[in-house]
Amino acid sequence: MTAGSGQVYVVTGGCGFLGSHLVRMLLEHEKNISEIRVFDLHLDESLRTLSNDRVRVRLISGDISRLADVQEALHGSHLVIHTASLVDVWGRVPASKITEVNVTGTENVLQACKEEGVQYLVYTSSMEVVGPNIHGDHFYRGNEDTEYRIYHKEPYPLSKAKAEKLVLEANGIKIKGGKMLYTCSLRPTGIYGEGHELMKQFHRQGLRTGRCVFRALSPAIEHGRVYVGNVAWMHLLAARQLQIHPSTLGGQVYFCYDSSPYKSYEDFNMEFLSACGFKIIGSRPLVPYFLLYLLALLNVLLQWVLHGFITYAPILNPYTLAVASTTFTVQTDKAEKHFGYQPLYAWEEAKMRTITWVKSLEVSGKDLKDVDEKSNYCCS
Ligand SMILES: NC(=O)c1ccc[n+]([C@@H]2O[C@H](COP(=O)([O-])OP(=O)(O)OC[C@H]3O[C@@H](n4cnc5c(N)ncnc54)[C@H](O)[C@@H]3O)[C@@H](O)[C@H]2O)c1
Ligand SMILES: C[C@@H](CO)CCC[C@@H](C)[C@H]1CC[C@H]2[C@@H]3[C@H](O)C=C4C[C@@H](O)CC[C@]4(C)[C@H]3CC[C@]12C
Repeated sequence: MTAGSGQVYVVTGGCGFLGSHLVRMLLEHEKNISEIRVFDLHLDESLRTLSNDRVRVRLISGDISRLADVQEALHGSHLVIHTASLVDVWGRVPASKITEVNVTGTENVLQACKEEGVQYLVYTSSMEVVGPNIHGDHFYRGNEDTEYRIYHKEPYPLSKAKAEKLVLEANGIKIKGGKMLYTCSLRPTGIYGEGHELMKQFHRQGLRTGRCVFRALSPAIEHGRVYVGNVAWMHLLAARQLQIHPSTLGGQVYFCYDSSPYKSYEDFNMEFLSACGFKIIGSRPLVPYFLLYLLALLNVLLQWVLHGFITYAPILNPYTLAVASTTFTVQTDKAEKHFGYQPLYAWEEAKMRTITWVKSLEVSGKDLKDVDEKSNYCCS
């Protein structure tokens, strides 16, 4: 197929962690595309070089919260994968900004689909539209139909839930040209893999403490994490099958999962960090929960006091502590039944790829080397 004769996909947030994996996945595995439009606020120029004689990768700088930008990007396209979002559970950006990007941005995508006659939309939602809730109710091996007390207070999960609702409600609406819009929503659990910003932070923190990780969370609290390559793969399959079986996938939600083992957040991180010589100290939390909670509260207080001077947004706050301390694992085959999803990467391969990347941080990062040299012997 020569450039120009295939479909045009738009990937919003295509320069982000998931987005950039998705662009590469589409290039490698989706044969009917001739153009991928990578729409993002901050462009990653390296993606441009991925163009080949079959597919053109077009970088489009734009703001999802500006309808005109979105309309222009969607003009003449066939399908949108909407991953652009502000992912913030630390209070780094004001709640109003999160709503503007995550909710208004999604309204704009829907409006643009309608006005530009784009028939298919795959939305990247999050497990957070379900939970964990602030009551600490565990979601154990749940699926899309599992009953759960859904309660949102924090701006990020609230915005994702509102956006997902809009996306699902738009399924079946008439668009320009008289055709129908078909939408579906994928809900990844915590994503990991090459480029995961939070993993970089844990790695850097571990170097500062002499490759020691001090256990703060109970190992009995399980999280089901998912490899970024499999999240991208599931998006590709959903996009493909939404066009073939719109009445099956349209208006549906799917948890996004794979065969990664259920473990506590810290123990799961150790699957990769231990390959770099990191050790976890303690088989049980080293500090009692109430002390950790007080620390989390102190962080909120400091954030409030320092507001206007610096952005103080540490990893630990009452919300992240609640999420990390509540089991959230999914066990579902809905995506397999509806569109034949099977993880592309087995756990061993996902693990190996992530370890290779984490190790590369030490080779490339001079600052990390410095940290390492200073604290090399703390944990022996
Ligand atoms: N990281 C996770 O663990 C996780 C888990 C579940 C769901 N998700 C969802 O997956 C999607 C991708 O998340 P990610 O971890 O790759 O985040 P990310 O921050 O790496 O990527 C988001 C991208 O959106 C872009 N963006 C932000 N504001 C924008 C705006 N105003 N206009 C245009 N682009 C804008 C950013 O520049 C970034 O490239 C999000 O929708 C997120 O809610 C992430
Ligand atoms: C108390 C600390 C000791 O080491 C550990 C704190 C870990 C938390 C910062 C993270 C635990 C669970 C994470 C969330 C989860 O993986 C799913 C998410 C959904 C996604 O849509 C956005 C990111 C996140 C909320 C993710 C954020 C970080 C954690 C709360």
